[in-house]
Amino acid sequence: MKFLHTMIRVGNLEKSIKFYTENFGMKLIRQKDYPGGKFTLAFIGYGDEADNTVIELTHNWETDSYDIGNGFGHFALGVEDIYSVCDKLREDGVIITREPGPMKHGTTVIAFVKDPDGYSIELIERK
Ligand SMILES: C[C@@H](O)C(=O)SC[C@H](NC(=O)CC[C@H](N)C(=O)O)C(=O)NCC(=O)O
Ligand code: NI
Repeated sequence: MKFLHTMIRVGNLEKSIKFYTENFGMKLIRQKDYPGGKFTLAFIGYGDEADNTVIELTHNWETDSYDIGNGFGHFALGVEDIYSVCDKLREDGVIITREPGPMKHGTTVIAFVKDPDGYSIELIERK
């Protein structure tokens, strides 16, 4: 078996693609409209789907926001220097909800930021 993607529903597809590509270096891998269902799928990530687990952004044309609730946790991205990454994200207006530092009850150095729809992204420092 293989982990292919995680899907999130987004209110503004262009805004989400811009957020993940410009702030986290992801690429838009493929995008397709489904007029019959009035939705568009966009797959983003760090490489092709044959070798990479990606994020599937679903945009329902008639829905511009979602109640994420408290069940969804986060995506996790590994970064080399979490402090400089967070400084740059802050400069670029990204919402940082948890400043970088060792996690509670542990030692892993993490931070949390929010994407345009309010989904949490965990940054984990990986030297
Ligand atoms: C290891 C890394 O991938 C993590 O996600 S650990 C982050 C840590 N998680 C929890 O505490 C899970 C239990 C919590 N009650 C929950 O349901 O989220 C976390 O969120 N730590 C917060 C912090 O500020 O360190
Ligand atoms: Ni995590």
